[in-house]
Amino acid sequence: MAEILTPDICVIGGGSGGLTTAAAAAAFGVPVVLVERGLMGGDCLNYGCVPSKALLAAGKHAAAIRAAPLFGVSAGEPAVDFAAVKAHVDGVIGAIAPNDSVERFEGLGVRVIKADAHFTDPNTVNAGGQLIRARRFVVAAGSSPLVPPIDGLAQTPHLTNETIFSLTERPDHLLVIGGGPIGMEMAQAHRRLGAKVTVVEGETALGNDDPELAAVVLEALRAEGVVVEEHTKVVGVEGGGEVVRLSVGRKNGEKATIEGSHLLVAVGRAANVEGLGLEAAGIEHDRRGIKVGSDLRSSNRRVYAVGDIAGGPQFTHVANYHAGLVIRAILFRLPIKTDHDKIPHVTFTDPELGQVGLTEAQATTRGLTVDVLRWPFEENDRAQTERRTHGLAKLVVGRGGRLLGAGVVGAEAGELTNLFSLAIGRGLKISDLRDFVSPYPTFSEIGKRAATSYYHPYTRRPLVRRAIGFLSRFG
Ligand SMILES: Cc1cc2nc3c(=O)[nH]c(=O)nc-3n(C[C@H](O)[C@H](O)[C@H](O)COP(=O)(O)OP(=O)(O)OC[C@H]3O[C@@H](n4cnc5c(N)ncnc54)[C@H](O)[C@@H]3O)c2cc1C
Ligand SMILES: NC(=O)c1ccc[n+]([C@@H]2O[C@H](COP(=O)([O-])OP(=O)(O)OC[C@H]3O[C@@H](n4cnc5c(N)ncnc54)[C@H](O)[C@@H]3O)[C@@H](O)[C@H]2O)c1
Repeated sequence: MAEILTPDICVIGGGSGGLTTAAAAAAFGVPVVLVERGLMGGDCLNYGCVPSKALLAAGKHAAAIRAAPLFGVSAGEPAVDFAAVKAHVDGVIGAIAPNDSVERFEGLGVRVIKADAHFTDPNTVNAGGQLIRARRFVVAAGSSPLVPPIDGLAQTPHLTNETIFSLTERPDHLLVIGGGPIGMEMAQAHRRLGAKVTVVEGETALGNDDPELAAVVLEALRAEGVVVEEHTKVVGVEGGGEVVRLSVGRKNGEKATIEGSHLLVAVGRAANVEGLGLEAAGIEHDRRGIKVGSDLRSSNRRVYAVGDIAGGPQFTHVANYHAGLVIRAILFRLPIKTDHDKIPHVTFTDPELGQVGLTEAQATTRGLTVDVLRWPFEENDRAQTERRTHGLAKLVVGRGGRLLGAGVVGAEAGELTNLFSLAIGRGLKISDLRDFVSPYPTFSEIGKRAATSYYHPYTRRPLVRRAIGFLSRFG
């Protein structure tokens, strides 16, 4: 048995949360061991954010060629070589991979162990036979695609986010179970690359977003030919080879069969709690993940959890945010408290949909009195020049003009969400969004124009007009 390692920090999982924790600890010269059983970079780099955005980018090029005649440019129907598209996706992963590699992390001073890790007792982890007794542990073991107990699904060949990016041939007809962000992003990418696509969603598609904004995305996808069946539950799956068949039940009681060539299951995530030896370490958990407080500490006070396995919102930037907090707590003994209310999220369909802070419905549920401001993309000159005029920004404003929430659906909505995330994170007011100078013509002017509309009623007040008249007497 090798010597027991005794670093200050042992991190389990080399995805977004684990890598950020390890890199930050190493930057301060703290001894850290990182254990990863699969690919460095985790889901985001290998099976998640990066390949999905790369595939969407390929789809966007195909869509741009189709839309080119609007600009006086003709190119005909684009030819899509799916194997070349896959090579593009692999190339993008390959370009980013060195940042997350074992070599880079060892260069930073992190000891990387490629093995499956599990706790053997509250203070010890076994990583492929190597025992690690650290002062603190950070579990960043992520999540896996949830495969629901639908009749016949386990016996029927199907794709998940872990396999769909390996396809070298375009599916003729992709069936997608689940109209969440994975389902909708993959649906649009494949449709634009020439596949027929049917999404079957048990409730409402993009149901975690403001319905007014989600409706704009759904309308756009349907206009491109994606079939989205909402309020339709998949109750059975069968087939294999050339044909997959879904038995579905609609809200009105109707039953139907939907046929396609390939099936993607995208109905949420299961936390990777199995096999971690959490019981041996006294770490409470359930199917959503490791139970943590707002200080990200588990029931074993030596052990923190970050990212998807911490049971909260599942985004790369959340995993990074958690990592930053945990580093503050472990290295500097500072109190930490997660505030998930200020976390943005973006669905990268075209149009994109970004949200940060409270939606109108969430504000109402909390009993807040709010003003809702809207500004359409149609009224933005840059959107007109680019012919990307579908969408709107929607701001939720509380007492005293404080910005409580912002949603944007439209061109570059993800980029626009940054401005609102800064504003909400810093507790800015609507007057701050009105008073900065926004370069013309940019999409970001939409936020400023929405904010300015808050003051439109003031311009019509008789008192204000009388005051202007009075002041004009002074020359
Ligand atoms: C298709 C798709 C698209 C997405 N797009 C976006 C997006 O655009 N933007 C966004 O913010 N988020 C996106 N996400 C979500 C994002 O990928 C996750 O929230 C993020 O990867 C979570 O990071 P993590 O560190 O918690 O887990 P992961 O990245 O999953 O890393 C966990 C790592 O732990 C390792 N591990 C697990 N158990 C053990 C063990 N016992 N021993 C050793 N190693 C172990 C795993 O091998 C894995 O590498 C997407 C997800 C999917 C599936
Ligand atoms: N752009 C991004 O940031 C991005 C992109 C993709 C994924 N993600 C992350 O990954 C997580 C998982 O995404 P997801 O889309 O798999 O999950 P999700 O939970 O967001 O959506 C799953 C959908 O499947 C539906 N569903 C469940 N069972 C069903 C059934 N039997 N029949 C029909 N519909 C059913 C649900 O009603 C839900 O709308 C997201 O919550 C998000 O955190 C983020």
